[in-house]
Amino acid sequence: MAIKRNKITVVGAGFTGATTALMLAQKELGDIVLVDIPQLENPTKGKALDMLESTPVQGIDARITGTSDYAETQGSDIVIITAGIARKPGMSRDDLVNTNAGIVRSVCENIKATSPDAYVIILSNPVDAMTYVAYNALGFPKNRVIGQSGVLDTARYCTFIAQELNVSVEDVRGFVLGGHGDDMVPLVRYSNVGGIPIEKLIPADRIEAIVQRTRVGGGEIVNLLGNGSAYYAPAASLVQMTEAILKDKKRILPVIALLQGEYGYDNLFMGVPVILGGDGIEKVFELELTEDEKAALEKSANSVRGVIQVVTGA
Ligand SMILES: NC(=O)C1=CN([C@@H]2O[C@H](COP(=O)(O)OP(=O)(O)OC[C@H]3O[C@@H](n4cnc5c(N)ncnc54)[C@H](O)[C@@H]3O)[C@@H](O)[C@H]2O)C=CC1
Ligand SMILES: O=C([O-])CC(=O)C(=O)O
Repeated sequence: MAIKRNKITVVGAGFTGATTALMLAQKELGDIVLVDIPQLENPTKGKALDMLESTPVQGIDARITGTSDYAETQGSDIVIITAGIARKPGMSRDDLVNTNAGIVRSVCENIKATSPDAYVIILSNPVDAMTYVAYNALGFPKNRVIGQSGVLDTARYCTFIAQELNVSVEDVRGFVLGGHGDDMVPLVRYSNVGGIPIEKLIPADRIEAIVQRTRVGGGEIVNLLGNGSAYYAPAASLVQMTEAILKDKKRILPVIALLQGEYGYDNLFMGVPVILGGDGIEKVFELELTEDEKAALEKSANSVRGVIQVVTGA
């Protein structure tokens, strides 16, 4: 059988969606279909064509198209959902819940009909709850419904650690557990630089400042931009997850997964470290946590539960 090119659909052609499409093309991860609402069909086609016309200059091979018609997304291997409204200064991600739940539901109905075998990555906020909404609307197995938060939160955390020590970001390792909100849990005990635990290198009060800055990292960008939220680092995070799946890399990355007993949580979507490979979420890692870490995770889980209750009406 002939080998086929990968097909990746990006729903939402705004800041994160368009940036993601370009970064996917730059890595030649597949052909890209950018989808937005019918009222924005021409601008969506225009963005896609503009990106396509950059490919000869960039020396990359990717077909990029824009549309509002899901027929063109038929048979996608990966669907990335960035559709929805973004917050502005003074808002929390949770303020977006009602609007975005409706958008994510309607997008998922279309995906279910046109790409029933796809791996679906959700970005729309509040993303833990939106991943739950997508899972229910899609009816896909849990390994194929994956939320993005931890890769981005960890990238921010590692950036701040590298800045603090004036070392390369390449040598910083760590990760962030829990919901994508201001009580997310950067795991200091599991963070190191070149194999050296950060607690041996950075004073406790500075580590605490880095943890706090990470927790509000999204808000820091929202306040600086003034009229929207982050998109370069979020897009890079989506691309890393997509690459892990399409190349069956079996990366260990923090993603939003359905927990069914892991960490003591049932039927909750939240950020945890997983193996991300050719079959999506292939395994959830359950780490031993201290009592303090457990309490911090419980606080974050309670916030996620509260938002999910808004969408379930419970
Ligand atoms: N989980 C995370 O780490 C992050 C989440 N986000 C979230 O991602 C979402 C998108 O952010 P941006 O791209 O900056 O917003 P944006 O406003 O630039 O783009 C959103 C796009 O979605 C489109 N859209 C709305 N309804 C749609 C529908 N039914 N079908 C298709 N497209 C539809 C809009 O027309 C718009 O073009 C927001 O909810 C934001 O909060 C953003 C960054 C990080
Ligand atoms: O802060 C926001 O609203 C967007 C987002 O989730 C992030 O950048 O972490």
